[in-house]
Amino acid sequence: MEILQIVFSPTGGTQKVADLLAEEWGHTVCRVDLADPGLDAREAISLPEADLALIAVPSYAGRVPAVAAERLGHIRADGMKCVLVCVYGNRAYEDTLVELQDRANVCGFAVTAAVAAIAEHSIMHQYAAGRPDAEDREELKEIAQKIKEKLACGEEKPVSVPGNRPYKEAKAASMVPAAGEACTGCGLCAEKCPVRAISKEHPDLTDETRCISCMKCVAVCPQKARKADSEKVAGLAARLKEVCSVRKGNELFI
Ligand SMILES: Cc1cc2nc3c(=O)[nH]c(=O)nc-3n(C[C@H](O)[C@H](O)[C@H](O)COP(=O)(O)O)c2cc1C
Repeated sequence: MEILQIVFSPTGGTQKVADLLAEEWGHTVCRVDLADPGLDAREAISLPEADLALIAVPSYAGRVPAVAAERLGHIRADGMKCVLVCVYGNRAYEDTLVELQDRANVCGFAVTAAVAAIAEHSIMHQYAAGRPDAEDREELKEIAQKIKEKLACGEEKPVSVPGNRPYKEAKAASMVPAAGEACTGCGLCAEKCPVRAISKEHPDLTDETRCISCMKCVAVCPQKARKADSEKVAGLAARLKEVCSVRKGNELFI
């Protein structure tokens, strides 16, 4: 099968899950990077021919990240079959899948299946650390096979995913990373920021009203000079310890 990947993955966890699923189905022929700020200039994104689209986003406070939702809205799918994937950091994904399903329908995708999967928490790395791990890979393999079977038999049963409408209220970003002394001003963070929140000339300046706390700048910094306020992160981690510490599995909705 020829796969088209449409992914928002600032720190790579969502992409890992998308690749694990896609490699069970066939060959990825095209990638649409929803974290690319250049997409905002495009009024409509028409897709190349493929047998299946895989749309993967992380859960941010139980919702589709707003910028990913907006860029997804530029896509015209013309009835292409798709699998939805929501990746979360072992707390909860709440209304992410239901929102993603609604948005995919508006684009004109025909949703065949949906998956909720786990990857390391990109702010509190102690939660779901190292995931997807070997156990996840096995689960995702099985999930991919079941989806393949549904596609092969041409079954068009509608997919029901968990979540509420109206969706829970989106939260503003609260963990804005800052540049420390090791910053050399190379500007890679500014170049890669999905929402252009960092000044190119002065990468130590971040527009807090634009930042979505996605941690892309932290992940790409060659000097490891950027980080979110460690006290704030520790406080959040303490509040979420109970809910985040019990291992959650990967789920299929078909
Ligand atoms: C701003 C923000 C909000 C998040 N909210 C949630 C959440 O509500 N529930 C959860 O389990 N994980 C949450 N996470 C963790 C991410 O969903 C998870 O780490 C995901 O793998 C990140 O995707 P990426 O590695 O592709 O960037 C959040 C992460 C960020 C950066």
